[in-house]
Amino acid sequence: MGDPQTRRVQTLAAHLNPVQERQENSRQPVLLATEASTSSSLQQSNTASSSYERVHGKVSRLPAAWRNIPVVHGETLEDVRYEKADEGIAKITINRPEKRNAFRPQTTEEMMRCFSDARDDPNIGVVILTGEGAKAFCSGGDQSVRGEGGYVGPDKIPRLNVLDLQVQIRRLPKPVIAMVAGYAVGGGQILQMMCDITIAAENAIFGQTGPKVGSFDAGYGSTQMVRLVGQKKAREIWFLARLYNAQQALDMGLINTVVPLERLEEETLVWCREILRNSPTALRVLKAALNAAEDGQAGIQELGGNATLLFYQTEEGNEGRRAYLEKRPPDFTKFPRYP
Ligand SMILES: CC(C)(COP(=O)(O)OP(=O)(O)OC[C@H]1O[C@@H](n2cnc3c(N)ncnc32)[C@H](O)[C@@H]1OP(=O)(O)O)[C@@H](O)C(=O)NCCC(=O)NCCSC(=O)CCC(=O)c1ccccc1C(=O)O
Repeated sequence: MGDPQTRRVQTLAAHLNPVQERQENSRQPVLLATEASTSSSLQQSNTASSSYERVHGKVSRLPAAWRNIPVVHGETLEDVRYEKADEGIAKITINRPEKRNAFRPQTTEEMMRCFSDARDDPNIGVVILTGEGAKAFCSGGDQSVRGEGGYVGPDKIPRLNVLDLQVQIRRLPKPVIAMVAGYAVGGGQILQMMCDITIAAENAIFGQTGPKVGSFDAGYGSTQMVRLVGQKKAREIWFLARLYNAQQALDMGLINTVVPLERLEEETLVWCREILRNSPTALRVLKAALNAAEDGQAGIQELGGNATLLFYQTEEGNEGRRAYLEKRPPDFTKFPRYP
């Protein structure tokens, strides 16, 4: 470590070093000069580099090195493609383009398996949810398998299991980004809202079709929408069932940004990589806190779970456990009572 003076000099030197000199030792991808020239538009500015950029390097715009994961929890995926990049990103793609990526119970079940895997994988820090092709993110429930009481698979049991998927995305302790090209309508638009962030291509179209096909979502599909766009707009979206282009969706607060279709994944990866640089615990607790403000007891439970997780990592928490196992009274006197 060295004395404080040496450490200060080292810190200053790190700030002053040109970015390239630090690339070899960094796990984070760094923007190359040639890439920088293509990143002019959109939200990442190319102005003079900040001290943060000098220390951390610019965020890479290179494509991700995706690894396909065809089998999850022992079962082969059919309706969904699941990929991971070693830099810490998982991508879940609804793969039914011939149906505009409408989901049937099997699709939803496969998505839940992938989200569960991404949650448990300590190397994954952010998850992308998207649809195959440029025509649709997801067109909602597959109306051709809708029966009485829900959507029906080979087991003939009618299900609305997309509601479980919504909760899973909401509670996933890692950011989930919807990457939307084409239609995000019906239950697909609700999935988009459940994600923490939505990045839309210029061709994206959003809206509710439920009332037109005899369906509605009176859960998150209504409550989350009203929180995002306000009462008047939410009523307009549901009562008229119109469709809205990407710019309109941005203006009303349904999504975070609009990018050219050909740059959709590139831009989404930049957002992922920026997120990956940040403290996973900070992100985890922030997501729980942002949920808690809306989710009542369930939200407090999620936030409270994070408090316990952190407490279990402290000396004070472990003193209680150790004392129990050693069959002695715990000594909590050594721990401060902060004001
Ligand atoms: C999405 C469209 C606007 C796209 O239009 P276009 O590009 O012209 O393509 P099409 O030619 O219409 O479609 C191509 C092909 O795909 C089939 N298809 C598309 N969407 C669906 C679908 N949702 N179900 C079944 N099949 C679909 C279409 O029939 C064509 O097939 P061909 O064989 O070639 O004819 C347009 O396609 C469209 O409007 N689609 C319907 C959108 C819709 O109404 N979705 C259902 C809304 S209701 C819902 O999602 C509820 C879901 C749910 O489970 C739920 C229930 C209760 C509470 C909550 C939820 C929830 O949150 O989801």
